Amino acid sequence: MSSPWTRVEFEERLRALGSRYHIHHPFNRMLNGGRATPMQIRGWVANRFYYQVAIPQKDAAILANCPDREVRRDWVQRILDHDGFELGGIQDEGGIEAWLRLAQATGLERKEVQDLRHVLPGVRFAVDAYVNFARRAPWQEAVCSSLTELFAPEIHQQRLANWPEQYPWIESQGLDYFRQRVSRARRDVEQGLAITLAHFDTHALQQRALEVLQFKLDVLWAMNDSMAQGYGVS
Ligand SMILES: O=C(O)c1cc(C(=O)O)c2c(n1)C(=O)C(=O)c1cc(C(=O)O)[nH]c1-2
Repeated sequence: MSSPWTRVEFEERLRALGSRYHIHHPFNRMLNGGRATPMQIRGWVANRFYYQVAIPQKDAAILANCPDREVRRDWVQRILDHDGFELGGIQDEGGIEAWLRLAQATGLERKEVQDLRHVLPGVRFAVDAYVNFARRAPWQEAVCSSLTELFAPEIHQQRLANWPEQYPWIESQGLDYFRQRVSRARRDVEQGLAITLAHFDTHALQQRALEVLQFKLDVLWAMNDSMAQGYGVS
């Protein structure tokens, strides 16, 4: 039997899977390289809305499966991040609302995004696979599957750096979602990584963690494949 990697080595292996992140997908490279048409951007925004609304359901599934109160206390924050909240005079509109404002900034109507009419079958299948995985898998595996967020700050920063120049017709306020996510993704990753490094502590479990992260990378990749087919890539 092989011995487990040290935590440092294990984390390096997880991070190495970043080479398969959707930041490298031709559809994303087109989007963030300034070559997308307004129709392609709107298609992406409307389809990604389905991912945005699924995330809190996915996180609720993790909470439902997790018997550890300390973990739940931290994890519940993710649902508030996306759904928003109003508590003791403090109000946060949440990420889903911010995404709808992004949609409006690209020229989409709220209604046509909210009713999911533009969501492509492949995007729906991929996102549903993620939520169903979180419902059925051991909660630590579902936590591990969220670790694509290790690579997310860079993709959000790419958009913040390039979109205003490349797509000046999108109002800058529409990009608030990406501004919010940079710090929130870093905080999420700290938490998800701590749980993953502690739980997956044998060679077999560490291999399993890599498979789980690859599954989630595939979800994001498949979404992009589907959008590339639906809207074209240049
Ligand atoms: O724009 C992106 O490319 C991107 C990717 C990911 C990701 O890597 O899963 C997330 C997000 N954005 C995001 O905004 C977000 O809130 C988020 C939550 C999660 C998750 O798995 O819990 N991933 C992501």
